Amino acid sequence: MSREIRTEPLTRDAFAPFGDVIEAAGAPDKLINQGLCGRHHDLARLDFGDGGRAGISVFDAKPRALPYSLEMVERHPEGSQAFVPMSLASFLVIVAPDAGGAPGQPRAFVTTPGQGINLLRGTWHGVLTPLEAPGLFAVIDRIGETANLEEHWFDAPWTVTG
Ligand SMILES: NC(=O)N[C@@H](O)C(=O)O
Ligand code: NI
Repeated sequence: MSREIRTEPLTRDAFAPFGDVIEAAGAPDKLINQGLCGRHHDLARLDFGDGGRAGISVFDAKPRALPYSLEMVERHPEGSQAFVPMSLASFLVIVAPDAGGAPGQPRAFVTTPGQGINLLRGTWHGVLTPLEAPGLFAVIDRIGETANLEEHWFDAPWTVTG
C-alpha cells in the first residue's frame, strides 16, 4: 500500500469533519467601528472541556518543506486547538479520522496565506508545520493540569507530497 499523501487545498467543507477554517472569506458578518472594520464572526468551534480554561500562546516553529515525512500524529482529548498565523505564510495541516482509537488514512491540506485553523477536540493531527518563515502562530488551546496529549507513532512514515 502506498504511504504517500498528496496535499489538497484547505476548504471549509473539506476540513469540517476535523475542524474549522479561520479566515476573512466573503462579506463580513457585521461592519463595526463606524464601518471601518468588517467582523467575520464566531468562526471556530472552540472547546476547553471541564477543568480547563482557554489560553493564547505564541509558537515560533521551524519551517519544513515538501516532501514531508510524517512519523507521528497526536490528539488532545480534552480540548480544541487553534493555529492562527501571525504572518501571511502558508502551513501544512495534516489530520486523520479516528479508526477505533488509532488514526485512519491521513489527509494533508496546504493553507493559503491568511488562513488559520481550529482543530476539534480529539482530532488526530500533525504538529504545527509551517512551510515558510516566519513560523509565528498564535495558538488558542486548553490550559489545564493534565497533559491533554495522546501521540501515535506510525510503524512506517507517510510521505506528504505537493
Ligand atoms: N505540543 C503542542 O503544544 N503543540 C502540538 O499540540 C501541536 O499540535 O503542534
Ligand atoms: Ni496539537
